[in-house]
Formats: sequence, structure tokens, C-alpha cells
Amino acid sequence: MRHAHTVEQVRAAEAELMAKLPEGTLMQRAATGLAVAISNFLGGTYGARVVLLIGSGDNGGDALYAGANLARRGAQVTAVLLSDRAHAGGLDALKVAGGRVGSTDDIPSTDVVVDGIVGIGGRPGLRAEALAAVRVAERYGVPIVAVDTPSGVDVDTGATPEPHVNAALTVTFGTHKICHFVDPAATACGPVHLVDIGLDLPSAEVQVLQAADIRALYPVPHGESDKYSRGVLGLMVGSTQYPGAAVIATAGALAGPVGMVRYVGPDAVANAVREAHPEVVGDGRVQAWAIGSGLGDELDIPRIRELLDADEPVVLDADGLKALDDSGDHVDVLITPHAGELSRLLGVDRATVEGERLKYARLAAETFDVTVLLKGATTVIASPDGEVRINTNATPWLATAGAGDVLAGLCGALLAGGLTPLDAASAGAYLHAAAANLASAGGPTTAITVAQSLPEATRRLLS
Ligand SMILES: NC(=O)C1=CN([C@@H]2O[C@H](COP(=O)(O)OP(=O)(O)OC[C@H]3O[C@@H](n4cnc5c(N)ncnc54)[C@H](OP(=O)(O)O)[C@@H]3O)[C@@H](O)[C@H]2O)[C@@H](O)CC1
Ligand SMILES: Nc1ncnc2c1ncn2[C@@H]1O[C@H](COP(=O)(O)OP(=O)(O)O)[C@@H](O)[C@H]1O
Ligand SMILES: [K+]
Repeated sequence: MRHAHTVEQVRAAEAELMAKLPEGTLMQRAATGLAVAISNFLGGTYGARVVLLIGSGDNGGDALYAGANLARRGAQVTAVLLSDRAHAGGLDALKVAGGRVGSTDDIPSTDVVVDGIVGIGGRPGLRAEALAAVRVAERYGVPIVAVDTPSGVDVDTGATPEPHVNAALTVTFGTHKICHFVDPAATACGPVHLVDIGLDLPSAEVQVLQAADIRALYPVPHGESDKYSRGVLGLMVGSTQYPGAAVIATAGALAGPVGMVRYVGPDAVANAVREAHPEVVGDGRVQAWAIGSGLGDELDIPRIRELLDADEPVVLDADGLKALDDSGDHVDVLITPHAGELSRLLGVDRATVEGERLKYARLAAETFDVTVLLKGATTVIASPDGEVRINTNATPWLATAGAGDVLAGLCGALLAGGLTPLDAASAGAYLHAAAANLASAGGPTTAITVAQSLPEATRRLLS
């Protein structure tokens, strides 16, 4: 599991550790890890040209000491000082190692720019001088390695309301920060490399589950299992308007851990479902529901509200979201909106939701007392008790019609298999993305192919 801590948590852990260590130890650890990462990024150090963009704080200090390290190993290192103040010890170390102070004119011919403008002490946005330097790097296509965080992003929310650095690599220290996982800032980080500096941290509200975590959650059948005890899922999805949604969601459900799937809907659609999936049966007792994908004209809000109020857990998707209200106990409900659907639920415009995905996923979880799975390039999952999980392993090829129906069916199956809404959402998002990676293999794919790749993705996870 990966953890993303807040700036406040990082500062507290840093203070505690610094009190026990000789002054400067943490910065040296950070700078050494940073220098190694930059050297690996460049594929070597000797003769490489490195420009450091230096702000007024310790983020610049990290960059200067890393620059000194690289200069000692034969790199030509130039610092561009963007503020009246620069970390004095770091600047001296750079000069002693043979580095020099230069200007933005050095940027076009360098191999890499190191963004030591601001880290966790920064406010969103870039001041004029910093912005001008970053623009030169962008204009000349020079890759930027960000120190701790890409300068200009909002570290604790992942929002990017102002201009910011777009990094080819981010090297962070001690723990991940929220901006490393939550879009749009996560995209601005590029790959994130974590350097251990020995911080002792409390539990984090934001987590990214890894394969081993999902494996531990997955409901694997055992010798005593039968099709009922494995869980039965009811599907209320698709319509004569969108029969494909029913077929696709059913494919997602059957590729989950359930023993049986029941389909409830118009005869013509039920026939289409059974033609594609003969194992599907009709109405009856279930352990969970997946409701809403492609319901179109079939949307029956009173019936959906009855099911939301009943004991069985529910995945509520797409059109079904129109039945959600903020009264009643919905802790066993998982909703799976994309940003547009979440914006309608909350009465906020879509761009605002996309700009602060973590905030609005959390707000919806709190307002409706549900677990929220907010779809997108990175998926944000927020539970009503404040826990947040981010899924980061998807491919943009997954942005294809019907992919959300597969996810709703799969999450329903995981709920029917006995997982909590938070765990069902986590395992669902992870496996959905893993299946998409198999289905796509770097090229176009379809929702049905993603569903068909789920068993193999699950097999690889469990083996
Ligand atoms: N914590 C840890 O465990 C460890 C931390 N370490 C490192 O320390 C970093 C944090 O350093 P930090 O506290 O000195 O803050 P930092 O990010 O350098 O900003 C400093 C100043 O920048 C300014 N400024 C603000 N916004 C701005 C903007 N938009 N554009 C331009 N300038 C802006 C503002 O000062 P002002 O100019 O307003 O007076 C602010 O005070 C951390 O990210 C990591 O790299 C590691 O060495 C070891 C372990
Ligand atoms: N840029 C992207 N990168 C990775 N995954 C994405 C991206 N955009 C969308 N997705 C994923 O693709 C799926 C699309 O679902 P959805 O928007 O509901 O489509 P539909 O309604 O057509 O089924 C979601 O799982 C979402 O997280
Ligand atoms: K930075």
C-alpha cells in the first residue's frame, strides 16, 4: 500500500526526526536520493548538463546539494536563482563542487532542468521569474525533474488552479503527498520516485492499494463454497434504448467473484443478455444490486429508492444516480459517477469538479452518506468515514464507451461477494484497469474486450 500524507503530517514527522539527528541530515539524505534519481534519469552523470531552478526555501536547498553531488561526479551544473534568498549551505556546496550561478540563457542547451522552486512550502502558482524560466524549458523541450512536488500545484488537494511545472519525473522524500496521486496534479508529476529519509509517519487518509492489497481483499471461493454462498448479484441495467449496456455490465459482473447473476429488465433486453450470457437467470433473491447503467427510459426512481433503502448493498451508476437523495442511510451504497455526473449530483459545474476531484468526491460521500468512486484517468474513491483510496493503474485507452458499465457490473459482483463498498470499489477499479491494460496492450480496445480480459487479470493477480 502506498500512503499520501498531508503537508502538516510531513512537517510534524520531519520535526520529530530532526530533533534526534545532527543538523542537515535529512536534507543530505533527500539530496543524495535526488542526485541518484537525476543521474539515472540522464543515464549517467559525467559530462551531463544540469540547470537548477532555485527558490528561496529548503526545496531549493535539496536541489543545490544534489547539484553539488552531480558536479562532483563530473556534471556541468548551473544554478538559476529565482529569489533574493537561496539556501546558503547548498549554494556554497555547489560552488565548492565546481558548479556556477547562471541565468535562464543556460536552459535551452541543458540536458535537464531541476525544479527546486518550491516544494511543500509553496502556494499554488508560479511567480513571474519562475514562470518565465519554466516556459523556456518547455519551449526548448528540456525535461524537468521536480524536487518533491512540481512547483505550482496545490500539494494537499491535487488541484492546479494556476500555472505549474509539468515534470518528466518527480523525486519525493519520506512519503508521497496527495498531489502525487490526485489529478490534475498527478499528471503534472510524471512518474514519482520515493526516497526514504526515515520519517516515522502516522496513518494516512489517502492511500493507493497495490496488487498484494487487492489480492488480500479478493473473495476467493473455497471447498465449501456454492453458487449462493459465493454471492448472487441482481442487475437492473440497460433498456430498449441502450440494450448494450445490459450486455456489457453483465459481462463485467460475470467476470467478478459471484456465483450467479440475475437480470431484471424488459424482455427484449433480457433476451439480448441471455443470448450473450446464457448463464444469467431472472428475478429472485440477491446479495447485492448493480443499478443504473444505460437505464434511459426505464429509469424507475421509486423502485430504485426501495432498493437503496433495503438491506442489500447497491452499486448505483449513470442514470440510476438520479434516484439518489441526501436523506436516509446509504452507507452500503457505492456510486460510480464520472465528473459530469458528480457535478450534476452536487450542483457544481464540471470543470470545478475536475479541478478538485478529491474535494468533491469527499463532499459527495459526506452529503449522500455513500462511498463514491469518481471515474477518470485516476480514480478517486471516498468513503463516508473520510477514508480515500486512489487508483492509478489505468490506461487512457480505457476511456471507451461502455467501460463504465463493465466497472459497475464488476463492483456489484464484488459487493455481492461480501466486500464493503470501499473494498469493492478499490478492487473493482484496480482489476478494471488491469484488464484494460491487458486488453489494450498499448492500442485501442473495447468495453467488451476489457470485460473479457477480467478473468485473466484476476488470475494474474491471484497467482
Ligand atoms: N519536510 C521534510 O521532511 C523535508 C523537507 N525537505 C525539503 O524541504 C522542502 C520544504 O521546504 P520549505 O519549508 O523551506 O518550503 P519550500 O517549498 O522550499 O518553499 C519555500 C518558500 O517559497 C516561497 N514560495 C511560496 N510559494 C511560492 C510560489 N508559488 N512561487 C515562488 N515562491 C514561493 C515562500 O517564501 P517567500 O518567498 O514567500 O518568502 C516559501 O516560504 C520540501 O518540499 C523538501 O524539498 C527535505 O530537504 C528534507 C525533508
Ligand atoms: N484518461 C483516462 N485514463 C484512464 N482511464 C480513464 C480515462 N478516462 C476515463 N477512464 C476510465 O474509463 C471508464 C469510462 O467510464 P464511463 O465514463 O462511465 O464511460 P461509459 O459511460 O461510456 O461506460 C472509467 O472507468 C474511467 O475511470
Ligand atoms: K519543486
